[in-house]
Amino acid sequence: MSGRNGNVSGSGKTSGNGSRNASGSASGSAKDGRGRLGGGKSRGFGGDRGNRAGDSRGRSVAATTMAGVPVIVGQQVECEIIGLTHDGEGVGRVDGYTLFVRDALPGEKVLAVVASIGKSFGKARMVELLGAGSGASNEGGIRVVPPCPIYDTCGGCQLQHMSYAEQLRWKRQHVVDNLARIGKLQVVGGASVQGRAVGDQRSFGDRSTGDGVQGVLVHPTIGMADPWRYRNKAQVPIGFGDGGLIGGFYEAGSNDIVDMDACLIQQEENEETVRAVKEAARLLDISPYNRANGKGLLRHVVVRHAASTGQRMVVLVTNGRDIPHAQELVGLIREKVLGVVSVCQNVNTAVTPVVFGEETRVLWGEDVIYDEIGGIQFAISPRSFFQVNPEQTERLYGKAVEYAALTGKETVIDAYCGAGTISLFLAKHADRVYGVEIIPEAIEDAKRNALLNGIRNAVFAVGPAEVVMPRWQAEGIVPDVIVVDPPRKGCDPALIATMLELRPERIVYVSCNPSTLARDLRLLEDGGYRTVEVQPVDMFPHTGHVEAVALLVRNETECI
Ligand SMILES: C[S@@+](CC[C@H](N)C(=O)[O-])C[C@H]1O[C@@H](n2cnc3c(N)ncnc32)[C@H](O)[C@@H]1O
Repeated sequence: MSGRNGNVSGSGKTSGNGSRNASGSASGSAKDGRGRLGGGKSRGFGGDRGNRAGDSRGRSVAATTMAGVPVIVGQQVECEIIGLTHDGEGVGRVDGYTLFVRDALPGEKVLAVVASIGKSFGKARMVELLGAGSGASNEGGIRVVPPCPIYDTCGGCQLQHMSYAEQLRWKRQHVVDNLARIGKLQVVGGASVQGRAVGDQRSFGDRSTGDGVQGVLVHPTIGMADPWRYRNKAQVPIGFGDGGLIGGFYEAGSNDIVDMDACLIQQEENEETVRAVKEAARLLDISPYNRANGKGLLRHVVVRHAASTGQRMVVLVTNGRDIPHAQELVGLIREKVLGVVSVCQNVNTAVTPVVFGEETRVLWGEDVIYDEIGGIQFAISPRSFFQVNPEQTERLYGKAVEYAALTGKETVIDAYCGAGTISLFLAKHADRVYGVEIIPEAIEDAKRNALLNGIRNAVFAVGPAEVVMPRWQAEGIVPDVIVVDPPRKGCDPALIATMLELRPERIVYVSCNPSTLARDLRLLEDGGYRTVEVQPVDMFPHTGHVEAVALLVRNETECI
């Protein structure tokens, strides 16, 4: 096979359950749109952690067989791919057993080698594409050649081998499936909505299911016209390689660092900055951090680029306070990095995968850089949470403001407000906005950003939203609209309970995890709210991350 479905030239193809290879490596070598797939360490086949047994010396080893499981580790199997997991793995079935097949896409028939097995599912790696299959979603040719040369090893992207139009369609479907399965919500349109052209933003008009039942309208995902080079922040682990200091990315499923100078989802300015910092560190013999023994100095290079102002920030995360030749290092960075206005150091001496330590100081220049989204300026400090895709952030926040339907008279609560980004968008259209966030530094940024923009009707409080909101309730604050933008685990149950007591007219729910969104929508529906519509927005093209914003109204409220 060739073309968009890949240049498959598999050797050693074994049909059915023929070849067994206990090491779990593919015996065939196959190429598809994303490069060689046979053998080697590729894209982290971490396996099902439940599937470990002890060997004769009590060491933990992965089981290769399991009672009741119809496949064994190393076995090659043919399977049809019927879906995609949130990690971008194809979902296949063999004799009723579920296999998550890395690199396989819905609608395809593949030959896969089983990498690990567990009681309820196993993991496998595609070694050969056998056919495009009969899946409807494959009609447009969903497999494409990933443009990134390191896609095979890098753990950063999961969907580059899928056409962008199909990624958008899949992200919407992922939302729909979660709303139906976990949220027990009726989605309007069903198959006919799926069949629409991806990116089609027409209104669906009729929101009933045809039998008079009101359903949730899930729009097509809002994608990017050019879904590359969008990230405004790079966080690069530094380590030791063949030639000395290297910095790039962690190989999928491992802690090994692969040196990298180009990443197609990063803004080019970030690539240049990282390259310049690595070169300067090599020149001055700054030691790279060794994760195995905790020695060495430079752990991470974190860089930001504010596209609206051209300003750049460099943060050197170090294993200790003293940086040898610190002034020369700063001098080289200033000389080589156009637009750099801030060089900071963050000290992290802990043995931890967490990037930042507690102490941050300015080595040269400003303590923040400035960016602008939707006409609002933001000061961004080294550790601020700031959305990484500015173009899509404006669309996401714009949708949140649209759903809030503000007239200028409303009281709004923005829970999980971070550095006050959504709050400040809302404040322009509301009487008063109350933002709450658990990280004190983020609230300092929020206050600073309000001042910077002359916004005086936004009030910010530090603390868990589930504790602060009841306090506000006791103080007599009555919100007309509540906006929530929680982390992946979703809203705290106590916060949902307070929202139901406060009974705002509208709730706008911004979510980065469709399954917790669906869970929380169910709780809100049971508490007297109706989910009117959901808009997925592609904040992270080529990755499995799915972002969406939902509008709920109090049951007695007229639908917009
Ligand atoms: C997805 S971010 C949203 C930030 C902000 N809305 C934005 O768009 O930049 C979630 C935020 O919730 C904060 N957070 C996590 N748990 C919290 C809690 N229990 N109460 C308040 N904020 C919390 C995190 O620190 C983070 O800033």
